[in-house]
Formats: sequence, structure tokens, C-alpha cells
Amino acid sequence: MLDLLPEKATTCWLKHGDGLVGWGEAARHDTKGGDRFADLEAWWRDFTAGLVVDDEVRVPGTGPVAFSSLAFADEPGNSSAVVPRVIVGSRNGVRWITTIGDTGEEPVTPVREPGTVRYSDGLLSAAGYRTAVEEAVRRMRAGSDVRKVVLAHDLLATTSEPLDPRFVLGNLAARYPSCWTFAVDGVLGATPELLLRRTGNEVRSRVLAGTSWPHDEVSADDLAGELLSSGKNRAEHGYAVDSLAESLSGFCDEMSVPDEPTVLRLRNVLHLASDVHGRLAGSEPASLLEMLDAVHPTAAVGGTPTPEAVRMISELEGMDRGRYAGPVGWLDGEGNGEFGLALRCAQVRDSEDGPSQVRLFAGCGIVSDSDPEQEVAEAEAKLLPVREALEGVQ
Ligand SMILES: C=C(O[C@@H]1C=C(C(=O)O)C=C[C@H]1O)C(=O)O
Repeated sequence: MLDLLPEKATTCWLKHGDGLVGWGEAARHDTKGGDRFADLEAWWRDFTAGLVVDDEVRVPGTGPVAFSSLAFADEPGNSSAVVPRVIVGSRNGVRWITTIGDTGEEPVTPVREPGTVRYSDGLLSAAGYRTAVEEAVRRMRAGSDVRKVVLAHDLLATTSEPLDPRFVLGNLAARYPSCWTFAVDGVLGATPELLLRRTGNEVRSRVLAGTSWPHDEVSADDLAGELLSSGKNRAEHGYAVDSLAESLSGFCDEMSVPDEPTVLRLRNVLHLASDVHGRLAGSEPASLLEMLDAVHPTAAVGGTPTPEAVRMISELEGMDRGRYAGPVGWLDGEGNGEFGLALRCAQVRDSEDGPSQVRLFAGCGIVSDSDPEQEVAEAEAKLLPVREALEGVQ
């Protein structure tokens, strides 16, 4: 789909070919800090209240849509929402185009390749990451209150030619069709983890935690079996599900949380997965941004207990995560929307011509019996989707 759209079609949310692609900027809002969710909410209400909307399709994602990417942390980090001038949507065989104001014409140009890709250490190298994991394990074994902490590191990629995001997005969508391929305000990736989807008064989440990856020619079935019976991975998963379910339950009058996780198989990794479903309570249920504010960060990207884990992350990583591991997605004027966690992703530094610089991130949940070497290998496996998409691996 992307290669049939203009070069400026760099805003998207796609899974199995369905979703939204946008370009141009009819409006944007930048914010930061602990009130970023509430601030975006107030701006979006205000913005949509002033619009005259002619919507003939009326399904989630028609009418005005804001794409948003929020910082992981309260401090530092910038968050933003962008309303494209043109949005092409597709949902269960229904297709539509939404335009806001004067749209102009964007020529469709062929997708450009990024040339050769060179890698260098980011702010936290793989060796530094290993040290951070060792320290987290040491503290947990010495009786820290933190029972799980998600630590990450970054990697810099430099492309010899200016990066055409459609190249990376097209590759990610083709190779990871069961993930949500996203691009919002320079952050792009393919995430397997749905933080929250709101459709009317239904809310859903796909919680992931507990990971294995192909190695030593072990079959995919054996890897899945090992993952399901691994006490360490089940514990990591349990913390993530509990944190989401606890913070979401206050908004729901009905909720279903599976007793047992299933295994989500991707080409680079396998994850323990739990699909949580809830029905929102009351005649005027909470907004999606309000719920996101309450659930973020779950123990899939933060840890348990949350405040202590978040403090440990900033101490041991010592880098700004930016929007990595923050919520990313879209919302419409009726309150529907989908937000994933910005994982398997990269932040692109814009360049008109010449090399582009891209910052990739990956992290892992650490518990007291984590093996630092294994966690480094797991993070490398999680970096593969974006690396291979930059390199054009088919
Ligand atoms: C933190 C990441 O992934 C998260 C951590 C996981 C784990 O530790 O097993 C699994 C899926 C995600 O919830 C990442 O991809 O960077």
C-alpha cells in the first residue's frame, strides 16, 4: 500500500494491510511532562469541537484522526499529536479517504533505497547494557523492592542515502504482518504489543512479556513449549498482566483476563501473550487518553513496583528513552482509537539530503534470576526487525 502513496505518506498504523496512512499536517500539538496525556486530551477536544465534519463512512478511524506518540517518561521527553491533511483508511474491506482543509497534490515517487547502513554505539552500548543488567540483578538479589525492571539500550544506524521511511515501513509490514507497523512524527517501527484499543465502550489490550528467540536449530514448537514452562518468563509475564489489569479494572464493569498466556510467534522472537478485554463502565466512560495515562507504564516496559522500577531505569540506563516504549497510535473524534507500545522501533533524525541518522532501541524485562548474557542476546534479537528493514533484507 505504501509504495502507491506519496513520499510524504510518513504517518501510519497498519496491520495485515488494514489501518490508516496519512500525509501533510492540518494541525499538530507538542507537549511534555507528567500532564502530557491530559494536555493532549484537552487540545484534541478543543480541536475537534471547532470542525465541521462530513463523514459518510462512520467507522472507527473515519472523520478527523490524530496520530500521537508520547514520551516514555515524564521527564525528559517530547510528545506530540499530528492531524494529517489526507488520511487513507482501510478496515474489513471498507476503504475511505479523509481530507482536512486544502489538500493540494502530492506526486507519487518511487520508493528510494537508503544505501549502505553503518552501525555505531548509541548512548548505552551493548557492553554498557550488560553492566546495567548485572547491576539490576545484583540489587534485586540484595533485597531491592523492585521485583522486575525493564532495561533497554540503543544503537545508532547511519544510512549513506537520505532515508525514505516508506522503504523501512513497507519491509516491516511485509515481514511482520501480525504486528502494528507505525510511523508518527519520526518514530517508526513494527510493534507486537497493543497497549489499548477503544472501540465504543469496549477496550482491549495485548500484553506481552516473557521472550524466547530462535537458536541452536531448536524447533519453533519446542521453543514455544520451553517458553510456556519457564518459571522466569511466566513470572515476568504475570507482573505485566497484573499491572495492566489492575489499572484498567477501575474503568470497567466487566473484564476478562486469561488464566494462561498463549505464545505469539514472530520471525525474530516468541513472546508470552495475554489478550485482555474489558467493557467500559458508565454512560460517559473514560477517554482513551485518560486510560492510557492510568496504565502507562505497565510492567511490560517499566517494572514492578512502577515508581521504584522507573527510578531504577533512569539510574541504570542513564539515557533518554524519548518515545521508545511510550504509547503510539491514533484516536478519532468519537473517542475510538488504538495505541501500541513503541517497541521494535527507531527515531529518525530528518535530513533532506545526505546520510540519515536513526536511533534504534530494544529492552528486556529483568528479574532476580535473569542471566545478563541472555538478556543482551534477547535485546539483539529485538533489534533485528528494524535493522533488517533498513538493510532491505527480504
Ligand atoms: C521492552 C521490549 O519488549 C517488551 C519486553 C518483553 C520481555 O522482556 O520479554 C517482551 C515484550 C515487550 O513487552 C522491547 O522490545 O524493547
